Amino acid sequence: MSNIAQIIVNIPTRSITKPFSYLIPAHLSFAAIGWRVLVPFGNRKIEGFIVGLEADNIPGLKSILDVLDDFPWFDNNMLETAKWLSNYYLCSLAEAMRLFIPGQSGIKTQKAYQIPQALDWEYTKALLSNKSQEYLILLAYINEHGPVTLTDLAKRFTSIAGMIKFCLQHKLIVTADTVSKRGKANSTMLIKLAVSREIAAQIEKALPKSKTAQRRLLKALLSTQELNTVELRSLAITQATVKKLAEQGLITICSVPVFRNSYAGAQSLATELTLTSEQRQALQHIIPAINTGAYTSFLIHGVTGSGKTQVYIQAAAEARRLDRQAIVLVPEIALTSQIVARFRTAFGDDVVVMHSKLSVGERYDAWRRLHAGQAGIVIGARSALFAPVSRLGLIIIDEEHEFTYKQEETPRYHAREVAAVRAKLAGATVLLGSATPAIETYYHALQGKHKLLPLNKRVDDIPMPAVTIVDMRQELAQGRRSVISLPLQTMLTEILARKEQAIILLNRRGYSTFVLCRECGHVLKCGHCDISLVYHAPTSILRCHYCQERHAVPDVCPECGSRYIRYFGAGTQKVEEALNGLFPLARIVRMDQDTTRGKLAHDKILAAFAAGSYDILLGTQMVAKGHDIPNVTAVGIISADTALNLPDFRAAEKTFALLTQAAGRAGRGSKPGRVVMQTYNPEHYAITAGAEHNYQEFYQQELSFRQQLGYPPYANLIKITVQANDETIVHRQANQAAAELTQSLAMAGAAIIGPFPAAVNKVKDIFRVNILIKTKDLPTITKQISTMSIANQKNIIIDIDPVNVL
Ligand SMILES: Nc1ncnc2c1ncn2[C@@H]1O[C@H](COP(=O)(O)OP(=O)(O)OP(=O)(O)O)[C@@H](O)[C@H]1O
Ligand SMILES: [Zn+2]
Ligand SMILES: [Zn+2]
Repeated sequence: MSNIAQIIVNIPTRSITKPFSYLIPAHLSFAAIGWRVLVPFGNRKIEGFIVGLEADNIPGLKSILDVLDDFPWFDNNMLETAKWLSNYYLCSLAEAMRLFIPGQSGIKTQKAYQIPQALDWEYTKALLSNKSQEYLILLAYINEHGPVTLTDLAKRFTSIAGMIKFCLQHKLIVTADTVSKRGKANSTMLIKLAVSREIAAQIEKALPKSKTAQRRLLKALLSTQELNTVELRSLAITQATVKKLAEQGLITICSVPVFRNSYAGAQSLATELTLTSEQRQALQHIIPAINTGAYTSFLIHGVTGSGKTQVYIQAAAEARRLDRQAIVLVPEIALTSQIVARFRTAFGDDVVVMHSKLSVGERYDAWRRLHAGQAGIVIGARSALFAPVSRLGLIIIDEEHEFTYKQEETPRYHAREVAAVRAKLAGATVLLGSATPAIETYYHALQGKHKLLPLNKRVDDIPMPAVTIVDMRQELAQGRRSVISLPLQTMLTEILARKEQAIILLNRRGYSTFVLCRECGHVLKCGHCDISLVYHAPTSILRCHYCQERHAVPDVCPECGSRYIRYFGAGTQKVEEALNGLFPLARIVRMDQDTTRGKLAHDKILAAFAAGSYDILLGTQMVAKGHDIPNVTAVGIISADTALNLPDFRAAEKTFALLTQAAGRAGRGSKPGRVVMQTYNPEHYAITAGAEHNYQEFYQQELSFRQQLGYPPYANLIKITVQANDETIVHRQANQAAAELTQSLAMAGAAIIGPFPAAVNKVKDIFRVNILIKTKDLPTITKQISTMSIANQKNIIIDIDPVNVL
């Protein structure tokens, strides 16, 4: 019998990574690996996870206090995934395990009071003889209900603080923590008799007169079959009474969960589709793979509007037919509603929706339904990857190139990597889908890591939209300074006249950080790194984030001598004004950070636009992706190259993906689509390939650029960020760290770049300095870093495979 548990305690300290041993008390003997428990730690009670068992008899161990769920939360695959996460991303095992628990804060402890075990009541009465009656009433209350929280007491007693102080001083009460789980399932308790009615009746009669509450409860149960929480309350029966009878084995308590459904409103569109031949071919590879029960990974490279969702649905149907569960990841909440509607049509209540805007309670319900096998498909943002599905058969990652799949806080995981790990452990199939796969993904597909399934045509042979590139330098030369070019204006005039709809994308990322000549389109770049220089407003200095070269901002363009140099950027409001000026009758709706705060606000705006309540949808990145609105025939892109000029080696990839996705919204119905792309770089390959919907061309160019500079997929990156509220300290620490890294990693073939200040080098008064490491041997390098002092410094962030290198 193993009665000692190895427990990972959930405390946010990277240095404590080893499990602690605790005794499993007899009444919790069922607790095994995977259970979430409550343990004493120092003078606190905290959450812990059982990760191992041992049989040794170690004297003096503390005991586990309680279990926190009524089932083991982790199965072996979840546990192994967590271990992998902690190894690969250098986070603590507890941090990795927390990903699997809904709600970040876990449990909440509250100070409470109880009567000490050996309280001498005679002495107490004597002590309180000259005090008010209230004292004894208070002690009696605590005695019956303890431990009781201060909040609870304050509701019942006036001037409670003074009484508590006195009682504590004289040791009439002691403190104890009560623990409540956050995100409790919305459940109702049901009480039933655990013994026959005859025995219950006998016991009821035999109970002493003083046990009125217990007798009341038994009597009630003898007359009705079961009692719920509301009925118990109306009988004035407390939890303590219920607990006492349960402990004596007279009654059983079961909790019946009441599940919330936040997407109950998402409408279902019942349609039966005949698959296109490309969809059918893709499924001819996917379905057998799901049936083998062995890990296989596919990349569905399907142009916009090629019907990837239908392939996902058929694949999920196959997994469900085999009674296995599916996880469907989508990049953003804004995209969730349409895909949910399609899955709901196909699978009804078997679908559970998860996203970060759900309340902790809603999330907990969803988790429990999946865990209990009451639902088989979970759709959500990256965190849905950690759903407690024990019969995992399929993981779908839609728009797999999206950067939202990377978590930008510890643990800094990428969903694509974790999906592969979970799927391998479970013998599941992975489906990655995108019109613009990440360079790394496509590269790996060509190398055989993913099987490549192309969908080259839109459904029904609908043509791809025709794209016009507008050279904004020409516009300026012709004296037009508006953010809306003439071709864009003309296109909008035409489609508005035909009562069709348009989407206008303003790519605002990197607002105002790069310097552009409006005359010739020249962007100031670093001479050594082929990367735009970043304008640092406080010091008015241009700086290369890769090699640290600095420049003063020139007065005239070094390329053409023009004085018309400016920091680039235009807000959505400004574009809205311009549109209003040109089209006073058009109904325009704006969708950006400012207008999409509330829960599901994206969906509301999109639904209204889809329903035809607006003519033009204007917004940032989020208007460009995922949705399928047949009456949208025109897409305008205000500044195609904003992202291109970020000092980020992925700038071209981001630009190409955004342009392709945005253009892909046009002409998905029976009417042909048109796109106008405004740019200062009409000959850049990201723009030209984007305009031609030519992924191959883009991929080839981009790959050779990556190869020349040794960026992913030819190497892995690690970003180390040093943070401090003092600029001198942060630089000194960063220099030390860089020196330490250089010394210990140089031999292992890693290149250290930096330190250089982060693009946003001060956030909330914290200065940030980055160091980049390039390596072809990530496992060795991370292992080495994990032994270095920087791995345990609170103010140093280690980001493996960063997507944001700024
Ligand atoms: N076999 C089919 N027959 C008819 N219509 C289909 C078929 N498959 C999909 N569709 C429809 O085609 C449209 C585009 O499909 P879907 O949204 O899945 O494309 P997608 O590949 O995900 O595009 P994007 O990458 O742009 O999001 C949808 O309206 C969908 O209902
Ligand atoms: Zn110029
Ligand atoms: Zn440089």
